[in-house]
Amino acid sequence: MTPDPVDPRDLPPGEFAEDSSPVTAEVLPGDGDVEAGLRPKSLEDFIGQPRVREQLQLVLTGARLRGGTPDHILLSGPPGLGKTSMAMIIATELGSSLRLTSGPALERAGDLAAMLSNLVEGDVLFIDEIHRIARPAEEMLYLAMEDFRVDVVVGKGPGATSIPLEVAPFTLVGATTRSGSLTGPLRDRFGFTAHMDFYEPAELQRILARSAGILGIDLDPSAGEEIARRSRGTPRIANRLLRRVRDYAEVRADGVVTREVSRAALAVYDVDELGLDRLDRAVLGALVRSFGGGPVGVSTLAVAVGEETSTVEEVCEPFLVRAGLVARTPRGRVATAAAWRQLGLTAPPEATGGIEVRAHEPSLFDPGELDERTGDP
Ligand SMILES: Nc1ncnc2c1ncn2[C@@H]1O[C@H](COP(=O)(O)OP(=O)(O)OP(=O)(O)O)[C@@H](O)[C@H]1O
Ligand SMILES: [Mg+2]
Repeated sequence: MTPDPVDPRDLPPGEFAEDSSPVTAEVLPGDGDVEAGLRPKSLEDFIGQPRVREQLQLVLTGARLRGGTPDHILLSGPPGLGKTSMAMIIATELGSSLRLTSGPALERAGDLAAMLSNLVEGDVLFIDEIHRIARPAEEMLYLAMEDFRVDVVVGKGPGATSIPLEVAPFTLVGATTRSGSLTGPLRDRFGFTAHMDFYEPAELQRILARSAGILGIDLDPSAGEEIARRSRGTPRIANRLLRRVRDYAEVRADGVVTREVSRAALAVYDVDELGLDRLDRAVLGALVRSFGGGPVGVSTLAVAVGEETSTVEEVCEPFLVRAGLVARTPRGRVATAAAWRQLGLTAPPEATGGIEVRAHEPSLFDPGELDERTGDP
């Protein structure tokens, strides 16, 4: 692959990239300077998600009018839809500073206590991947969210004492790709949950036009349309494809990104008409070819494609469901008739093609399924 010719230092700085906490680096893995430069910086600047924007505007303005801190906010949705960007915007809109950390970084309650005790009134504490927070830290968080205090246990055994510690009023912003696996008590302590959904092609096209402006790319509107359509409804993917198409335009053409150039480039990078990537196609292929269209449990499917169950569930599946290629049924995942067509096959009459499910072999069934379906932890 051609190296990205843009020098990240030429881009507007990611306002918060170097900001605040020592765990920042763990929060944004691989989030290059280029991506940081493309982040929208205000609610105004944020394209798409009109409902979430309107709701947030009300939450934030209401708090500002009362002169208090807004309720804790949970941002949920598949990867790359703008949760981190939105958390940063919330801090900016409130004129507060943002403290960044992530669920996996909060392994011990002490890690969280240190973070909380450093907060200044009005701060926004952003916990990415909040569903991966360790139990003891989570329990400490309950108290901090509700009463703005924590109990720090000092010592061990019978001599252990618990010292109450005040926490400055703050707003917690949590981000998660799977709100279903948040425990009930944690979920209940958020005053507002924003569900980020996949973007419409027209919205992605506007995002691409904005990114092209920032990166100095000559992007034809028809090319923007083409790239938007194949971006899996995801701004991060749209921006990534834009950079790859730009490489192609500069190496093999005159630098202008036209529709022809983007089609040729996307073919090189194996991005198909629907924008399915390799993993999406592998999952679909396994579902149809190895399991006769399903129903099959998601963990069985994950083993078949050699991926983590969580990746298949959080990264692949939401889009495949949204694209109408996969249906989630009580008995497992099922390929729709459109999925068979997408692979150039015809669904045999005994295949499900939708909601009707045939009897399945218990060995193919993932026992974790039922819990996941009912939403019970
Ligand atoms: N509404 C938007 N307008 C313009 N660009 C956007 C928008 N949403 C996201 N982006 C772009 O997509 C990239 C990814 O967004 P972000 O990191 O906020 O997603 P995320 O939901 O936090 O993803 P993850 O779950 O993987 O952490 C950003 O760097 C930004 O360039
Ligand atoms: Mg993020």
